[in-house]
Amino acid sequence: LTFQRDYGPTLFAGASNVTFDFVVVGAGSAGATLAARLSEISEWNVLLLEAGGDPPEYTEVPLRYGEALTSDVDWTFITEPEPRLFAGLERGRGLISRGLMLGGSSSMNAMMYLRGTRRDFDEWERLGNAGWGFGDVLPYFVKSENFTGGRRRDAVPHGRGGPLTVSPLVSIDPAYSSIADGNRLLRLAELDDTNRFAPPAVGYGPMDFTVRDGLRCSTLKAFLLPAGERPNLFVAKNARVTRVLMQSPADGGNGTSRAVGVEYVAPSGRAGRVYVTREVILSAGVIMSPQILMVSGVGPAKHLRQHGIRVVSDLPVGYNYQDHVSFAGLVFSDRKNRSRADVARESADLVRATFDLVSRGVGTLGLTNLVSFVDTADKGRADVQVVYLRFPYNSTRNTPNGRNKLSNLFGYSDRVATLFDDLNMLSDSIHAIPINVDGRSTGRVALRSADPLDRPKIHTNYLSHDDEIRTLLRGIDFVVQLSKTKPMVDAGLELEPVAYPDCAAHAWGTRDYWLCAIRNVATSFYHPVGTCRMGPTCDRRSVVDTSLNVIGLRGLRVIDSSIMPKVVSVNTNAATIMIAEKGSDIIKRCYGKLA
Ligand SMILES: Cc1cc2nc3c(=O)[nH]c(=O)nc-3n(C[C@H](O)[C@H](O)[C@H](O)COP(=O)(O)OP(=O)(O)OC[C@H]3O[C@@H](n4cnc5c(N)ncnc54)[C@H](O)[C@@H]3O)c2cc1C
Repeated sequence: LTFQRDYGPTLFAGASNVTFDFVVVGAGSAGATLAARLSEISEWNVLLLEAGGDPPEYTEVPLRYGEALTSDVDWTFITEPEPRLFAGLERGRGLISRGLMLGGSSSMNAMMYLRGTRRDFDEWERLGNAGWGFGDVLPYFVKSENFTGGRRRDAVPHGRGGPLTVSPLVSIDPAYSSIADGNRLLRLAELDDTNRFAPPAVGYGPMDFTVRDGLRCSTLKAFLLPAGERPNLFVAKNARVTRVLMQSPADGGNGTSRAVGVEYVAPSGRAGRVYVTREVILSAGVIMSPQILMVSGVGPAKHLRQHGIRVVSDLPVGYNYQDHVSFAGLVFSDRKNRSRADVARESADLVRATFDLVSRGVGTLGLTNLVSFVDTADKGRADVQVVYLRFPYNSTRNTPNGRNKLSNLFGYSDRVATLFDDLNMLSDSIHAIPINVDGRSTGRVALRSADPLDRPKIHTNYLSHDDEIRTLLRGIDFVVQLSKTKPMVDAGLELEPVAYPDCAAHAWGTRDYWLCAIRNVATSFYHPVGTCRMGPTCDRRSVVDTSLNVIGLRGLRVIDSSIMPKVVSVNTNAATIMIAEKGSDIIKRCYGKLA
């Protein structure tokens, strides 16, 4: 997976002061999509600057998706400590993984393809974002997609022939039917298509994945590589943008400042500049887009002044950080109902069969591929998503960095990870992970210093409302109820009474125990968004307007997951790609290039 025409060496060799029509910063889910779409206009020269390089080969294999986390292709952001959270995580802080490579987080994510519900986007519209309601955005999901599955009972419009391949995966996990049957007994409907939106998707079913011929279909593969030969698309790897270059208004007074280019650092540490005739577009993701804005003088005036940064525009950059909080501490195993010899043999057989599928080009994540959307409080919509993740017997320590897989995935401290290793030494572990997809806490990304190479501070503020904790508790209760259903009991799958060291004062399974366990390991489910919030210009919470222009400036937009005014109630990759698809059309229309 190599992007052949790396413009980086030419740029770094001193071709300074070169000018492009557009510079896109960050080649992630949004940036790779956007740059490819903009370069469809042959008279536009588009430069895409990416801080990382090509993704390692193993990231192609869906089954190995967890390996990139905390590796050198992960930014591995660490949150600030928070009093009510993260007690069982490494150094008492949360882990926020983000891809540092072409394709960005789409090159390391779990590939689940879920778009969001009608309600999600109609809520964006209700918040003042005309043109972003469900009916407006649906065509962009369809435009991207090449769905390889067959016709389904649930009438969801799927795209055929778009660049992004979406495939149903084969699951050979023997727990699939027990969990599915258990869900049914808990009165959840079977969803033929988990992207169903009317009536809202409450139920359980198999997910679709951004997988092509058994391999990952990142935005690098879907959008950038096919555009790679275009003479007007320039992609520079290993170029880290440090700030946006601003030109003050000609009269030096009250006019509007304009973005005229960006400054970057090459791997040698040498700084360079490139300029634009039209626009700079930040697609550096939820943590770095706000950081680049702030070090460039666009952000909360008081905060910028505290760091000695000249204020170009006073905007609430970095606020409105939202995420989905998950609890990955519920583990099923059937060890009590099988001999150790059977455990080892059957687990090895399953792993072999899974790899066999992979080698035949049939993608599988090695997890059950099943998802539940549960309405735990009769809200008429799902407030909890549950995913089910299998770790085969004696595999949790089998990682390139030697750390436990849950430490790499969720930032667990060694003290906590050991509990799961010990269980996994006895049999396969199936983690049932409830995720609160109806949260309302907002956190903040703030500057640590004015140095653009410094890591920003992430204050997650997760679960700051008691009702969010209650939602997670109801999600945990759903899994507990699932464990009591006949199919799970018949399959011998029992919940393991994991004894968190900090929670010894509470009996396992009591409400106080779960509250303590949440405090230990509840953390991000990889969906932070919202730090450059889109909204009407009259709304003081907005950073970009509905055309994704940074408010009050010229020549500068943000187009990535950070613009979401409210996090969608599902995984965020598809919605981010939609934002880039729609964003590119907005730009083309703005310059009269949309047919
Ligand atoms: C481990 C993991 C699992 C996930 N699983 C799923 C899933 O199964 N399904 C799903 O829908 N979503 C999933 N997500 C979430 C989804 O992938 C993200 O929401 C989405 O990729 C965000 O896209 P983005 O374009 O905003 O940012 P990113 O894709 O993160 O792209 C930002 C890009 O900008 C680059 N960049 C940053 N700063 C600079 C700079 N200063 N200069 C140059 N380049 C820079 C980065 O290196 C990166 O390439 C997962 C995410 C992770 C991390």
